[in-house]
Amino acid sequence: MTITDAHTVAQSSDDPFSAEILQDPLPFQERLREAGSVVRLQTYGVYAMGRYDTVRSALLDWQDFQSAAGVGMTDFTREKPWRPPSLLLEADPPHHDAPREVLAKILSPRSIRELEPVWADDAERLVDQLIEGPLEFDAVTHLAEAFPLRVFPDAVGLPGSDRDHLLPYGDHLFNTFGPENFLVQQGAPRAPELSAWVNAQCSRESLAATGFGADIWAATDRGDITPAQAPLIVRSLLSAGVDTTVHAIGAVLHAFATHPDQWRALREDPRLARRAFDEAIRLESPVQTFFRTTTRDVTLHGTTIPEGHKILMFLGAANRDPRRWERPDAFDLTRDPSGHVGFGMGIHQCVGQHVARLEAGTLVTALARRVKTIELSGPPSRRLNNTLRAWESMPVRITLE
Ligand code: HEM
Ligand SMILES: CCOc1cccc(C(=O)O)c1
Repeated sequence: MTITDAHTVAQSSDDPFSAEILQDPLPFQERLREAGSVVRLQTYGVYAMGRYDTVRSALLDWQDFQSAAGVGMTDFTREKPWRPPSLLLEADPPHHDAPREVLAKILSPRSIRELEPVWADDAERLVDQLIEGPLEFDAVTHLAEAFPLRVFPDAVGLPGSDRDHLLPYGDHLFNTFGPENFLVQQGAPRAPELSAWVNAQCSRESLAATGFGADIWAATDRGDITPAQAPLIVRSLLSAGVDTTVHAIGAVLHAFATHPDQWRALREDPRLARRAFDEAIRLESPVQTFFRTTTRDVTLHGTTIPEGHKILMFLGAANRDPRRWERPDAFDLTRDPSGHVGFGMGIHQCVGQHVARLEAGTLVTALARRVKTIELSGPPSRRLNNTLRAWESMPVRITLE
């Protein structure tokens, strides 16, 4: 319920991290956009923004809206973070500069170009194995989780065993950007063990001689980053690079399974795979929210946010803002989705987006070549998370060429 007083900032008594709103955030996001450019969430005493223009300008203004105090509800200037801060996500210039430059080069389209045939071949084999079995299956288990866990740890240079630890680690990490609610409490028991396992994968001797991890360590030999920074930058890949792509691929598959006309369009023109990925990211926003912290009193559209306050940016709400997008709730491959904030915007914009696009593109292309139709064969179920828009299961039925 939203109360607006002419002389004070708009207030909302909604709890966006409640099970009810996490299950279906769209009605809340509509209330948030309509309440104003900046709204105070009374439940947590933080500010929030859901309109595209305000979210975009806050993302671009890293000086006024910093990441170094943490991009979750925890304010690092007041409380100790549960894990050492990321040198990218939870840092601002100048400390952010070298780690970002090193990782941006390693994950650039040019650098990952050689992965395309490898991942395309892997996707073909995965789909070939899949269609030998029953043509009804859970797309989360057999596609959205299976493919990233097959190709990404290899690309980083992780040894084969225990890589499924990455999913619960990422799930808990993304929960910790929100309040210490039921979701954080559920993940807390395994967090120390999972965190220790992830940290152990980041040392130079743990990693293969080639791959993203080795490339990061090679940057220490050149003096571009220090040996102390290298493991944390490898940790960034393992933290950000798995659950995000799993649920992004889930979003693409759900979009196609519920829009048969768009699946036909893709099969007629495979080049649509890339646009389909970005349109699904816009529509579903697998990463729904991130916080910033004001570095001074900031006035936006007539509302002043005092220094040192947390602002919750609803990327998912911005990506469905009717002020920016026509028919915002439609999955439409004739639309140009560029400009969406599903990968963020500005200096922190997703440094792994090209990897994500390549993963999704190779898998969807392999599917489109073999699968004539794909549809839901039962109700899909959501996996609740404080930050991620995620699928627990997605029963589908396919027919073949
Ligand atoms: C579809 C999948 C993905 C989505 C939706 C996504 C989303 C995002 C978003 C919204 C941000 C901005 C965070 C902020 O502004 O505070 C971000 C940053 C980041 N992403 Fe991604 N991401 C995805 C895949 C990946 C992958 C595959 C990797 C690694 C290979 C990755 C690594 C990172 C890192 C390290 C940052 C921090 C960048 C910085 O602060 O300079 N992400 N991502
Ligand atoms: C997808 C947003 O980017 C992230 C998420 C979680 C952790 C990190 C990191 O840099 O450790 C980055």
